[in-house]
Amino acid sequence: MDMARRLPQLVRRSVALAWTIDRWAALGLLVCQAVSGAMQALGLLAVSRTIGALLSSGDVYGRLLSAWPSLAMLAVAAAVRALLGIAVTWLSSRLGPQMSREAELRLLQAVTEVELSAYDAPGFTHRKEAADRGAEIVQDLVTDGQDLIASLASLVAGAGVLTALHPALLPLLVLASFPQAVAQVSAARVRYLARLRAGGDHRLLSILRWHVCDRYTADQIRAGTMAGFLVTRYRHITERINRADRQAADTGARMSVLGAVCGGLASSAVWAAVVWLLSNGRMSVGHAGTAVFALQTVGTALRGLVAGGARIMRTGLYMDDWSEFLVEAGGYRMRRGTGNPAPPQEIRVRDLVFRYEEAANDALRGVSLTLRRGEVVALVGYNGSGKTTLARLLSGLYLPTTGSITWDGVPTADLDPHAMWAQVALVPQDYARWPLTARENITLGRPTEGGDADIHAACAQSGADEVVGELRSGLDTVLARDWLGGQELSGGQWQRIALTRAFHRPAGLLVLDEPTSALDPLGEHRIFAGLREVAATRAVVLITHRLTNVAVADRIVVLDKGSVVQEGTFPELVAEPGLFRDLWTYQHTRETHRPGEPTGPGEPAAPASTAAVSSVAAETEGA
Ligand SMILES: Nc1ncnc2c1ncn2[C@@H]1O[C@H](COP(=O)(O)OP(=O)(O)OP(=O)(O)O)[C@@H](O)[C@H]1O
Repeated sequence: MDMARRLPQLVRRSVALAWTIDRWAALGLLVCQAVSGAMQALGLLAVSRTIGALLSSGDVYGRLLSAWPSLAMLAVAAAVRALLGIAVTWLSSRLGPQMSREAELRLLQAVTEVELSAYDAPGFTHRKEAADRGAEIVQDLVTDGQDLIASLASLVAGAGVLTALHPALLPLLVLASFPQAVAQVSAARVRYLARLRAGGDHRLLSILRWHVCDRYTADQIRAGTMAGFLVTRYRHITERINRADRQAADTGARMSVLGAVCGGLASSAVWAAVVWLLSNGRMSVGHAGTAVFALQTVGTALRGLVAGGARIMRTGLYMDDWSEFLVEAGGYRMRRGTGNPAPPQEIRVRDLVFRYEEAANDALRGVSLTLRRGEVVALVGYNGSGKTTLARLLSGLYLPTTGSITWDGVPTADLDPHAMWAQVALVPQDYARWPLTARENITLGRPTEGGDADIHAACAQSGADEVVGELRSGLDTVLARDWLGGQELSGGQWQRIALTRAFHRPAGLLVLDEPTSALDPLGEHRIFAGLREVAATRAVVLITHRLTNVAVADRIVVLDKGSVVQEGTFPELVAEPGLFRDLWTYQHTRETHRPGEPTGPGEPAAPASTAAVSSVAAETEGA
């Protein structure tokens, strides 16, 4: 029932997709199949006439002469069908891959248009991966659909001819085919359900394969001696799938045998009917001969229809992953305003509460603060206190759950997101290492009017000038080892490139999330020494755990468990008791302690003597 209900919908869907891509090819395929079916009917009629003429009375030459026109018709029908078969293969192989590429493009488009929060929805990424496989397999719909339509055309042709030969033959054949058809549908259903149940396992396998083969996990798999563990896990899942597949194959085979036995018995009845019609003169020998061919044609077409239906159902299962994901992505589509912001003079946060999708607690609660152009604001706090989340909200990557964030008085939800992000330069903790040229890695596809001169200026600010200077083909070098002529960078060199991206972008808000975590002390010093200059035309948000560096900020906002617990300048915060002074004292003591002194957690930390704190504050201010 499921198959019968979904088949027309699947065929319609694949024809619709094919139609939007290449309507002539789609039309050509449908016409070819229809004409091929007509040729098959014509061929069967020609067979009937040929047999009739050959078995008639008269000399051999006379009989051959009278059989000649129908023989010619048979040959023409066969030749046209052969040519149509070639045309179908040609059109399918043109259309199929295009359909997959189109499906992939629609997927990419849908994914780039969803809110970032969609990725936090449980299973979103897995469903996206399944949709990806669905898009790849969409091309099979063309061949599966063609097989189905070809079988249908043969069935109609054979059935038409049989009815013309004798009205009783078709109902008899339908009765004879029924057990086989039921057996095949049941077997296909068993395999289909097994496949459906194993869907999760198949996805798991593909994720595991990706992680095991990826070069960025290759070192950890080796150093962590994980290969055996991962391969064993993979083998366990494969065994589970194999077990289910074997079971389905065995059950399917049992059903097919049962169907074949019943079908064989029923077919004997059809043949007996043909013999009976022949013996009492109700059917000519020529018609009986044609009936043999027509019965074979219809039988093969019925089997083809069921097998093709089962295949298209399986392909449809994958295609469902694709189309369901597109619907899901549509639900997460960004629906924001159309405001086109200038570089913001002031970003205001009021009573901000934010909770990630499906999270049990708020990541931010009751946060209020103001950022101004030309100002560096540092966010400080323990791991998980909400710094990155707040930075993402300030950049408009997320929208507040309650409360508001405004850019020069306009809520971020009312701004056009793409126009807004053109005003954001972001250096996240995990920056992308695009397998593109150094130039493209810096401009991100948005070169400025100054061209390479602007790139070199940004490189000088970030310290990437040394990195680019050592590249084989300068800015034209592809930053990926596996690519021809590519060159791989170290972690710190990549971070300099990520910083260059942000400095190069003419954006009004600069967000630096742990921007120097991989830099050497000299590189780090260079960034912070130049930060004031960078901030002259921007609002800068700086997140770092290295508290010596936050002295550069105009204001420091201290977060704890998603709330702002302190706000002030560096000297103010080191002078007043609170989380910042505790963190500072602990870090500073660790950095300046002599070996052997107790400093770790659980060991008595040095007391925060006001004198020590103020001396360090003065020292840092001086620096
Ligand atoms: N995508 C997410 N889905 C659900 N919860 C998240 C997500 N990202 C972060 N969180 C949770 O939100 C809280 C704040 O995380 P956030 O990354 O903002 O902290 P952070 O202060 O930047 O931490 P760190 O110093 O480690 O970078 C944490 O409790 C974290 O578990």
